[in-house]
Amino acid sequence: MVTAKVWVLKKHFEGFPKTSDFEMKQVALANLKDGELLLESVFLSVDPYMRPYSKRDMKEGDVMIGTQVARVVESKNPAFAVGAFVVADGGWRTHFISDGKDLNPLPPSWPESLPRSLALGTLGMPGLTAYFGLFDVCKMKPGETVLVNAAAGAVGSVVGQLAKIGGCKVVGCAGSDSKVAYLKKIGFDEAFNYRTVTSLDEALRKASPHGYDCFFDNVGGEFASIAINHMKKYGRIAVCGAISQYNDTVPQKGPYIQIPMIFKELSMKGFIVTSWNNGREEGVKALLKWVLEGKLKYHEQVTEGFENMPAAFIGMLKGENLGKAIVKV
Ligand SMILES: NC(=O)C1=CN([C@@H]2O[C@H](COP(=O)(O)OP(=O)(O)OC[C@H]3O[C@@H](n4cnc5c(N)ncnc54)[C@H](OP(=O)(O)O)[C@@H]3O)[C@@H](O)[C@H]2O)C=CC1
Ligand SMILES: CCCCCC(=O)/C=C/[C@H]1[C@H](O)CC(=O)[C@@H]1CCCCCCC(=O)O
Repeated sequence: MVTAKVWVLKKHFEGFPKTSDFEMKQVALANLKDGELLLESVFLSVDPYMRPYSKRDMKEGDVMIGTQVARVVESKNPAFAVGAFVVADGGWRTHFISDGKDLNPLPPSWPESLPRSLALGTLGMPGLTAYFGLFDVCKMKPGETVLVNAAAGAVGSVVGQLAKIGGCKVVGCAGSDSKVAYLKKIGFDEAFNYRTVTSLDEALRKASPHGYDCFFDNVGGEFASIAINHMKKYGRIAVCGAISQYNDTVPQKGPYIQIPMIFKELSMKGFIVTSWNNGREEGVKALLKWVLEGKLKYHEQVTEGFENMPAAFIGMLKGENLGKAIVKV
């Protein structure tokens, strides 16, 4: 019999999550029935959505939601061979039983040069968010200027590089000087540290005096309120995330956006990447090609040890990650 370790939400987060809000438990798994398979997590993802979705969808005592790259260790399902790797929504668990539904197999031809954890980052949900958000939501065109915040993270770092691949000027901001240096290294035309600039307004103007055609917003809040005034006429804003608001106990108030929206005839669209599930294969194929060509660089912040899941999650929310935050079991 296999005993799984799982992390549960012990106490709903109040403000910023704390390690004491989580509890690790041991769960004995039953023997497999026909059609089932036993999966062992190899890499787990910690993502910003876990903060707002925990409030919306979870109750205390539930296993934390999340995705992993897992290996099939036992199978009574002919569609999944022992040793195969899948992306699963198994939650924060070392082992779990699946009926084979809703698993995304990694292709057996996964390039040996690439870590399988990329299926949780640049070649997974965050990479696809950048791809569809930029091409479909922002409708980015060559020669335009693109702004992205949380630019050194999983989604933002792909957004900036895809904008360069697409022939745009790209401006990014991030929360440390070393992240800014990384953005320059991977091809951003302009980058600044939003925590240390004396004025966000001036930093945005200096980086692109004529404004921005596309704004890929991962952060929301004050940054978005200022950035909207720097949009060009007919600019497009992809509202991808609002991480600056996820830990608020009291909702932030305006400034309000109607006046610049009207004067500049802006388009602003919120989106959830799962709406493009039908395009997943096409998106991953394009991203993989650019990675293999060396046009799309990746960095992963790997935390070792399943016991460190809460620390990795909290660290990511604090901005300790460069690129995709991953936990290696
Ligand atoms: N709509 C969709 O379908 C999806 C939306 N998202 C959203 O995209 C955004 C980025 O996600 P992801 O790339 O996975 O995460 P990241 O890898 O970018 O990690 C989160 C980063 O957010 C930054 N951050 C944290 N707090 C603040 C703050 N108060 N102000 C500004 N920046 C902050 C930190 O970087 P720094 O050091 O720069 O502050 C941190 O590293 C999130 O808002 C997420 O919810 C993600 C996937 C799908
Ligand atoms: C105001 C909240 C904004 C959150 C934006 C965000 O980060 C969305 C992420 C989703 C992404 O588009 C696709 C996903 O897989 C993320 C959501 C996953 C939710 C899983 C919930 C599963 C469960 O409740 O068991």
